Amino acid sequence: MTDDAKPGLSRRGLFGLAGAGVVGAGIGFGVDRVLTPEASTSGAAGVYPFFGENQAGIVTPAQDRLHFASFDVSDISRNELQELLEDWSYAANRMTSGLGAGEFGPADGPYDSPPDDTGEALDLPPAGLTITFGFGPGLFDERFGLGGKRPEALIDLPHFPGDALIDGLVGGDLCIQACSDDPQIAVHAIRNLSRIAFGRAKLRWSQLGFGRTSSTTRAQVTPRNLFGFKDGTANLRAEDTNVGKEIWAQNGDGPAWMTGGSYLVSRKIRMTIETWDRTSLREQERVIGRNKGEGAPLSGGTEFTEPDFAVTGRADAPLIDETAHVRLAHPETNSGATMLRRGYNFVDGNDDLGRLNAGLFFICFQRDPRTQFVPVQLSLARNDAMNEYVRHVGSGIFAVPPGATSDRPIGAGLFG
Ligand SMILES: C=CC1=C(C)c2cc3[nH]c(cc4nc(cc5[nH]c(cc1n2)c(C)c5CCC(=O)O)C(CCC(=O)O)=C4C)c(C)c3C=C
Ligand SMILES: [Fe+2]
Repeated sequence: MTDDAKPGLSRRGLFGLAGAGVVGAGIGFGVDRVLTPEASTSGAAGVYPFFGENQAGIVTPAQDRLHFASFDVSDISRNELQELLEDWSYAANRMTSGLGAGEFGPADGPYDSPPDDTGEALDLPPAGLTITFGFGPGLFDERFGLGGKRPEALIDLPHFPGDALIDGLVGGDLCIQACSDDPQIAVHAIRNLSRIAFGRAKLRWSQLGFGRTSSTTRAQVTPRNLFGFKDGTANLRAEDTNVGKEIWAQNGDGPAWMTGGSYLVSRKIRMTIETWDRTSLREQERVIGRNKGEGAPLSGGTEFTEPDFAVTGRADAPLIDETAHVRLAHPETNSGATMLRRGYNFVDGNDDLGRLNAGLFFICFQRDPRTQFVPVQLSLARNDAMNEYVRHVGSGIFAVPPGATSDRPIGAGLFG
């Protein structure tokens, strides 16, 4: 992060100025440095532009670290909510470009005021930082006059069999997903956005994640989750021809303000890894439906071979068990439903019995959770052999609006 403040430009109202042509085209927020053609299309030098048709942090390559935060909006007006989203967009655009969160750097600006940036990212590159904003169902209640703007796809998630949700880990009016290859950068982003929101929105719950459990481009090696299995082999990826149709809300899908957006579902899933670690390799592979070494389906082939659920072995038993995770999650079992998974491992310390509070912070993006996440999760919740080793303790659903531009902050379409 560099400290090249742009005195003279105030954070609030910049969008208006840019829209009116007062700030030069492409310079909104004073971050001309990143709005070069290379940086805005290629993610060169670890920069994924904040501005764009769709938000970054979805189909852009999954980074190694996550800080996810859910917020409750305080007792503020509709205008103040709009200003918060402007201020967040301004800061997010700067931080993803490698700049400080505010006009002034952490070590300059008015000496008698708190600095505009907290400072821990000074001298660090953005390391692929993406900041992705989402709106929870609560934002569309009576407080801000947004009831008529709620997309039908932004459902209240149903109760799934076996759910053990903890109140404090569920829901939220707003969410921010910050991903980077440097944990300090992801934390810096959430910390500064929370600071900026002071008095307007308050953290409800948050989650740190390490070790991506998905690949979102073919160039990435498939990582492993805390069960030790490759995770993300059959994920939707940027190169897939159908990816856009599966994850972006299309014209006519719902309210126009969501076109080019997506729906994020998060599930905090505890994994009882101590029990798993005492389980035979045969049982572990039966539960997943793939082998542990290569990640190949138990029906045969190599990692990227499509599973064949019809193949049987001894005593005519299917090689991929009827209750195996990959069978129950596969599009073939779910009327073709797919999703883009973008989750992370977590370890939140340990309990009194000396067991790690470990698991997978599952995140997925899709065009419509009613036909994608929900039926797949229902099928898993009912029959997945993995249920013996996992427990869903947190949950969230958020409408992720299309990307911001230099004259339209995130969610601008909501207030039109
Ligand atoms: C509702 C969606 C899903 C939840 C929740 C979920 C939890 C979960 N998954 C693993 C480990 C693996 N999942 C794998 C594949 C896979 N999982 C889902 C969906 C959910 N998983 C899908 C759609 C798929 C792809 C199915 C397919 O098309 O074949 C795999 C296999 C490798 C891979 O393809 O990624 C593993 C391993 C854990 C540990 C977990 C909760 C803790
Ligand atoms: Fe899975």
